[in-house]
Amino acid sequence: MFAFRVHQEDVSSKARRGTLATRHGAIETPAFMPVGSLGAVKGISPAELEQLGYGLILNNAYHLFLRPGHVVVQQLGGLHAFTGWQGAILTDSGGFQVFSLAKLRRISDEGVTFQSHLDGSLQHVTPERAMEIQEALGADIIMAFDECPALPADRRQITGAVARTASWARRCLAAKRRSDQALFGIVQGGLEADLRAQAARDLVSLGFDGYAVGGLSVGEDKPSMYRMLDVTVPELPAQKPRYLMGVGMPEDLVEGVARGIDMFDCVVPTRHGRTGWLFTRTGRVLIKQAQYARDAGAIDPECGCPVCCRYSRAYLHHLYQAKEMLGLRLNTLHNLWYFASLMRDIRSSIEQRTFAAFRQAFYRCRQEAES
Ligand SMILES: CNc1nc2cc3c(=O)[nH]c(N)nc3c(CCc3ccccc3)c2[nH]1
Repeated sequence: MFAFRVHQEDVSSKARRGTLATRHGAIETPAFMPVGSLGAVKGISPAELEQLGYGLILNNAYHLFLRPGHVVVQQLGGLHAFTGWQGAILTDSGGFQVFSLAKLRRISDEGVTFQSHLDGSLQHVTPERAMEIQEALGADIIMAFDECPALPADRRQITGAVARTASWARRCLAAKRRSDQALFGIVQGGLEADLRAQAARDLVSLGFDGYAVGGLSVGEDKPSMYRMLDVTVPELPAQKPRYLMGVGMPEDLVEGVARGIDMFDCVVPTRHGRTGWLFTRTGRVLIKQAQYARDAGAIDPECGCPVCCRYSRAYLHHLYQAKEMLGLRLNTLHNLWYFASLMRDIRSSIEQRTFAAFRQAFYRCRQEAES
């Protein structure tokens, strides 16, 4: 079963508190979802993700289709049995990855033909096949097969992508067989406000379990991204979840929540962790810098995470320099904790009607640190 309930709406913004009920547990929103494209959140085990408080993670149909194959996963009992993660899973349809990862690709109204980035084999994915793949993988929430145009794109290209995405969304709905998976539509439209509003209305008229704002966080400037949220969210039904794909940095989560977004995914906490960038309440720490070599302090003295309670910046600096894999794991754990606690703070500020004050304080302690 799948359900979404809005408990509370903020008075000073479009922020809202909700609960997403899935077959694999309930997730409090606004929520951040760690990305585990290839079936694992890099370097972090399901047990650690549970300890961090995450209840919903992302896998990627494109990657898992290419390897080990959706039929293999299905024969091994589906993603939950295969990966050992017993919380909720959302799989992306792969539309985005085909455009960002695959070599040689041809797109037509029928679907996409591309060469696997793994072995160069020719693959052909249609909306119907994208549904078949995601149904075999067995996630709790699956995404419609869409066309996410790379930016910058001219209005003609955006118009084409919107039309194809709408036609493919209809075909996904028609091809859906399982009744125990939620299907989200994806709004495209680039940075064309009128095309986005119309795309949202067209999707809503088809009727989905939730709606994703796609086609963003692909290189556009932040004000443009926020403006597209301002024109898209009002067209989406208040009682259905809204998912902003591929976003983002901590400030983007705060701004997205303020504009009515319930769900976020981004590789930032995990990828930044692996490149030595650590998040703190006053900004980011680049742990490989020499200034941390003798710093006995925690990454963030105000952070309560298992890493900050036990290890110094000097030790994490050493692990990074020594290319010890423990360093990548500890950096990732800390960042995932930071993102989880940011969302916990956001949720409780909405409950206490103090989200506006939280938003100001969030920026103030970053500004003070920079001054
Ligand atoms: C980083 N920025 C970013 N913008 C995106 C836009 C779209 C979009 O318009 N359509 C689809 N289908 N996906 C998108 C994604 C991928 C998100 C993802 C990655 C990995 C696993 C699960 C989910 C995006 N990611």
